[in-house]
Amino acid sequence: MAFVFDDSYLLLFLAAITLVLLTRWGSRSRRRLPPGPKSLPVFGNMFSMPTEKPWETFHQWCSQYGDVVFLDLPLQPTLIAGSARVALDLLEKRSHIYSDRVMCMMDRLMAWDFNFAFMSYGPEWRQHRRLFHQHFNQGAIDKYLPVQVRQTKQFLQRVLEDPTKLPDMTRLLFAGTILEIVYGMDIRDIDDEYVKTAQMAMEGHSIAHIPGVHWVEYMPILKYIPSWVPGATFKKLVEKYRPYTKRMVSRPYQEMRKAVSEGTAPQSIARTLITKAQERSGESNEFTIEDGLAMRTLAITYAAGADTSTSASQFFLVAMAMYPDIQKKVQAELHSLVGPNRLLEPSDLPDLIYTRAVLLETLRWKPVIPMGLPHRLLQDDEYNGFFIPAGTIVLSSVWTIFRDPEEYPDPDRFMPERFIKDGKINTEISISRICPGRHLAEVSLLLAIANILHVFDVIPAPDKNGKSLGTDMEMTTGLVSMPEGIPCILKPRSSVSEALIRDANH
Ligand code: HEM
Repeated sequence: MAFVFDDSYLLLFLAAITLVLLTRWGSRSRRRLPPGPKSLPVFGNMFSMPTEKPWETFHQWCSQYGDVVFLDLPLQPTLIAGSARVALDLLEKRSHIYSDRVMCMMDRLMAWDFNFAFMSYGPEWRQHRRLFHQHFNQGAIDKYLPVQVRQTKQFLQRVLEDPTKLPDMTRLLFAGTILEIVYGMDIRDIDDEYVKTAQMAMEGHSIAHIPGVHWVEYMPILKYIPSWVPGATFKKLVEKYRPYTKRMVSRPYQEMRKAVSEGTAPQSIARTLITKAQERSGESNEFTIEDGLAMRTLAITYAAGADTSTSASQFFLVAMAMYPDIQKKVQAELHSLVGPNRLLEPSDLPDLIYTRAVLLETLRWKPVIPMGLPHRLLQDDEYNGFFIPAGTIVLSSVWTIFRDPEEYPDPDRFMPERFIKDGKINTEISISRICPGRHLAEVSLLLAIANILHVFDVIPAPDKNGKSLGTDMEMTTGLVSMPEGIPCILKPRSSVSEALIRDANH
């Protein structure tokens, strides 16, 4: 039956919602919830939610209320873990009840329900994660090194030709690497149709995850309202972005299936998986359950890996432009390790100490995912005398955690030395303890940043008002945050460096 949206339905619906919310509010108010910003009856903190850089407001709430902050959002109680201790106690020590995810309504509406990173903690998620792990665990990723090296050399050459397009070039580097590994695609241009499609899909995904601002999350029934209804912004967003997500997931896999059947498929993970699926399905060549699993699992690789690595590399470039002394120290390490006459190879990476510390400090200084990925609590819990209701979304405020002055003195300052002790890397943190793409990301990023500083100097470019860089930068709002522009250029360090770049064959 089609949903009819007339006034009587609306009134009935609003009355029902109010009743449900009042009941929930009443029963919760009898338990001792963690502190948080003052909430209104029924609507809770709905109107306190920031739309711009929420992590900054979360940070402020954490300094005001402590490291466990509760946000009373209708149908979506939310807890902010504001210290490493709380994140560890809840997300790791009690991971059996805190590892669920929630697929938000905006994700479903934008066709992101294929994404195992947001699937419930259960057999379906496990199936996807297992398949992903088979191809990206530490032992499996060595075979992708030739792609990573080739893509890095291409990046250096592109930048030499045009040093002004760093945002596009960095994206091309990491998108190209992942798409070649996964689908064997040869991406030469940032205007490539697939990259543009995936970027639009990612933009939608990032907007969908700004916490607390899409009313359809509180009232799922709103999904039925037409987009012309005033205030139905979420619906317009859905209409804009959904087609891109659909194309991002299916197009490359379907094209690879055809190429495998015709015997023209390039070496890639997709070719391996499709060949296996076709061997099982035999002559019929029908799209099997295995194909579906492979298609969805591979589609997430670009979504999870391209923007995150691009963002980290861009923050790195801005940091180097702001901190020339640190840049010089990295260059000194690289020079003493490999000398001026060759580029860095993967076999050099384990010997990099200071350069690796710079990567870690970049990820701390401007965390790529400043609010972490939301975890969902499966059952009622007690923590430090506070009641945490089942269904609570837990966000680790990575931004706040990495700004803890006890752990990271002078936290706004870029200081790689904090990760070095007795000449060795000293840290518990890596890219993320449970990010299954971290091994690939570490190699891609380290190879890129080491080679960049080996042959280029990162020089600040004055902004459009003629001012030079300060020591901070603006960040974009979204699940994955990026610098607002990269106000620097890369200049070859010497004629020898220039020749090294030009002669690098790939
Ligand atoms: C700088 C680069 C990267 C950063 C900072 C990063 C960070 C993260 C974080 C914070 C999470 C969520 C962890 C949690 O549940 O709390 C995550 C999950 C994930 N990452 Fe990464 N990541 C990076 C690169 C990559 C790459 C290159 C890939 C793919 C090759 C990847 C694939 C994934 C996947 C599939 C998940 C979801 C795992 C699950 O829910 O089971 N990531 N990442």
